[in-house]
Amino acid sequence: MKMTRRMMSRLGQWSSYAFAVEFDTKSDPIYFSLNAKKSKEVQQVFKNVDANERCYSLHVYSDDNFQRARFFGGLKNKLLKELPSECKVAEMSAFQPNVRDSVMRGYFLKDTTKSSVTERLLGELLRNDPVYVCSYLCGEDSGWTQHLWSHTEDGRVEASETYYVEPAEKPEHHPSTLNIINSDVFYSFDDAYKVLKQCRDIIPESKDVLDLVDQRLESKEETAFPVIVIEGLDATGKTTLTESLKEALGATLLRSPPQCLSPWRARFDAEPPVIRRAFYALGNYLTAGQISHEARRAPVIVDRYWHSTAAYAIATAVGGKVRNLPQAGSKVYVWPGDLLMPSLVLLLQLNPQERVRRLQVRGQDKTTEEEELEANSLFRQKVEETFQRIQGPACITVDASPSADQVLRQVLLLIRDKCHL
Ligand SMILES: Nc1ncnc2c1ncn2[C@@H]1O[C@H](COP(=O)(O)OP(=O)(O)O)[C@@H](O)[C@H]1O
Ligand SMILES: Nc1ccn([C@H]2C[C@H](O)[C@@H](COP(=O)(O)OP(=O)(O)O)O2)c(=O)n1
Repeated sequence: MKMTRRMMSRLGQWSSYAFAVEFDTKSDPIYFSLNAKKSKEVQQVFKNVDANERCYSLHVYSDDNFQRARFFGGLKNKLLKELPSECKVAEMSAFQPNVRDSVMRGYFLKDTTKSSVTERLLGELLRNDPVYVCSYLCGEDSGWTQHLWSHTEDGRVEASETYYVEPAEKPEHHPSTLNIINSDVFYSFDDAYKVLKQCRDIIPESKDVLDLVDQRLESKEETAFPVIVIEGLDATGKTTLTESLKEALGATLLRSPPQCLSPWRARFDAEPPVIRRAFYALGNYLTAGQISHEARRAPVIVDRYWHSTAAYAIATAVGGKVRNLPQAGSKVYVWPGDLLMPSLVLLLQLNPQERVRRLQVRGQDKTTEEEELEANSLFRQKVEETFQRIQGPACITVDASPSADQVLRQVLLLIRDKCHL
């Protein structure tokens, strides 16, 4: 049997990995670990899986962040398209508990069919792609074993290692929080720039974005006039308020991502998180240059900035409930050292019902929007919580439910108080 050197080095550590299967996004994942020996007391790990169901897992292992992200992004679609429709696919991670960057994302498959399609597809993936494949069997004593697959030189697939599956403690850090830095959120210009540079061959639009970024205005730490950022979820009233503030303060209004990136936004929104988030991160540096330039002459109001970039990225990356977010004070919430800091950040907050009403007034379909709101209620809570955990410039929450005039008055008072305008 021939294995690549990379695989050998990984396999040596395989038993040190823990695993998390997300059968249901609203509850905690099922955590398990591996043991080379059978323990005396057998514990049933997959309570929701029938003993006669066939189960498999696959994990993407490439060390290249960018290659891993693109492959993982397409993998679910491939599985859903090519596996028998009865096959259930759940998100899964292999990780070293509480170790940064140790997560290998993947999927857990429950197959009630006895068709050979699943194993054939997994065999092909094992041969051609950077994935680990395992199958799972339930013994007569209800204990599960995991069988790690490998392929021989002549192309056959075999289960080469067997481990006993044991329930594991919930780790201190949810596995989805371990790879956030430089995969979901960037903390320097260079780290974000590197990602788009890597994409140039595959996403030609990256070159246009990098050209614009190369020509960005210089941003200075100190500004003559205050810089006020308005943040909040969609439809909380940012556009309405920022336009009124512009009038009331004789200010310049800017937004992030800046207008000049609009032609490429949809293109990057369709890419996996690492690329999409690098695009928005660079947008902030473009906006920073504009802020620095404009704040020499007048106060500057900014519609969304780094709080949005970080909060949406973290809320999307972190699975399940709000309590899975990295703890307050974690490094992931720290403002990038090389990004111009605003004088004040105001966060518009609105109850979900009023937000839906405003979305409807703006012309969004009621039923779709309500469904979306329900499905995304956890997501919204995580965005709002993350907004408030970000450290750096002062972030003050503003109740956005009164009339537009009242919100404006309240915000002007705050600005006068904090920025002495
Ligand atoms: N304070 C307010 N009271 C009632 N409706 C508002 C208020 N502020 C904004 N709106 C309305 O709510 C909708 C969303 O506001 P908008 O400013 O576009 O939000 P955002 O820019 O945050 O997405 C718009 O139709 C707007 O006219
Ligand atoms: N500075 C910014 C602005 C937006 N984003 C991202 C975060 C979300 O994925 C979307 C939110 O954009 P959305 O279209 O809802 O925003 P508007 O309603 O246009 O203000 O953009 C960002 O990452 N960084």
